[in-house]
Amino acid sequence: MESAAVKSEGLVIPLIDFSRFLHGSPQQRQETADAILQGFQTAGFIYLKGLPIGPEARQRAFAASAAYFRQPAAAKLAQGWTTPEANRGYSAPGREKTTSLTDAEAVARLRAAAPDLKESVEIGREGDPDHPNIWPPEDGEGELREIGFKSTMLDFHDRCKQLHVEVMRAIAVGLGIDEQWFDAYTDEGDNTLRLLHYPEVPKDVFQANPGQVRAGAHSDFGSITLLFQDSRQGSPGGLLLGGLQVQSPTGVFVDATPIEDTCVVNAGDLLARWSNDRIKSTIHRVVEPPAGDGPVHPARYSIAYFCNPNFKSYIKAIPGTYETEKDLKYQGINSGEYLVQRLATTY
Ligand SMILES: O=C(O)CCC(=O)C(=O)O
Ligand SMILES: [Fe+2]
Repeated sequence: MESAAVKSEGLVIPLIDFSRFLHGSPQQRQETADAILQGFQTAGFIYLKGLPIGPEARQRAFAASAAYFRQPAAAKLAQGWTTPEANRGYSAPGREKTTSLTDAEAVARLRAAAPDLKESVEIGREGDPDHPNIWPPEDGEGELREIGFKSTMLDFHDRCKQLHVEVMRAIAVGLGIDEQWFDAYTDEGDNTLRLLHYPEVPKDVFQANPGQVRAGAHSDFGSITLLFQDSRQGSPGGLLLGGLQVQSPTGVFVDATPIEDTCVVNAGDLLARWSNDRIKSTIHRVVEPPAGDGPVHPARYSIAYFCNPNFKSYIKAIPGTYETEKDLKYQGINSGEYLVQRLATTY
């Protein structure tokens, strides 16, 4: 039923057919939920196949993402990321430094030494009256309008929101609690869709600077992240580019190679905390991809969907993750406040 997508240095990341949870018999459903929970408890990462988000929706999103980043630099800067509270808009290369450091000064020093070679744009829940999304202008002519950038992203956001609901249900089934236990935390969809573009880069940049990465080592903040790696469109010649690495229990970074038509799902810090550390939030990064021909690495695109418990919800240990109050490792915390605090240190 299930196989390992990655198996190295004590890191085993399972490849799980999610259609067996969505459409399988009660037994297949339970087995799949168990495998998912097990993956989150050991590696903190899983690969899912058999997804309700099919290749077409995926390709549309990647094509629209590439078009977004083709806008002139000045246009993108005019749609710039503003505040941790809003967490929406464009970040130019070097703007964000993903790291596990929480001290703002240390992050600033690191950013100056080896800026991440990426640009990104964040799209939050549409319709939040306090924090409207920052859409590129679609008036007049132009590629973004033809592609229907906004409608494509809203559609993808919705599909990912639903997948978040379903993966959290699988975790609930795995934990043996009410299957709908998390629904009251996932229904708002306070999630962030992030489009990422790692521009093409001469290989000697990595030779000249041994610390150079495309995205620095970090863990994610929220509940889970749905990560879609390289589409064919994003990598010329149909080559799946790669570069994502996940830290093993022994501290070694292991390649999490892209697998066609799968989505990588990893647990974030807030889910680790919420589960009283039963679930792991594992450090990962993006490095120089495996070498192809020529002096330049092609551009890489990825799409990360950062899922969070509803911002207004209070997060204290999930039932079934502790025996008595004495076992609780963390105090309760408000979801939105926790995330804003974490974001404030990376930008
Ligand atoms: O681009 C990738 O494959 C990973 C991106 C990532 O880890 C993040 O944005 O948090
Ligand atoms: Fe990440």
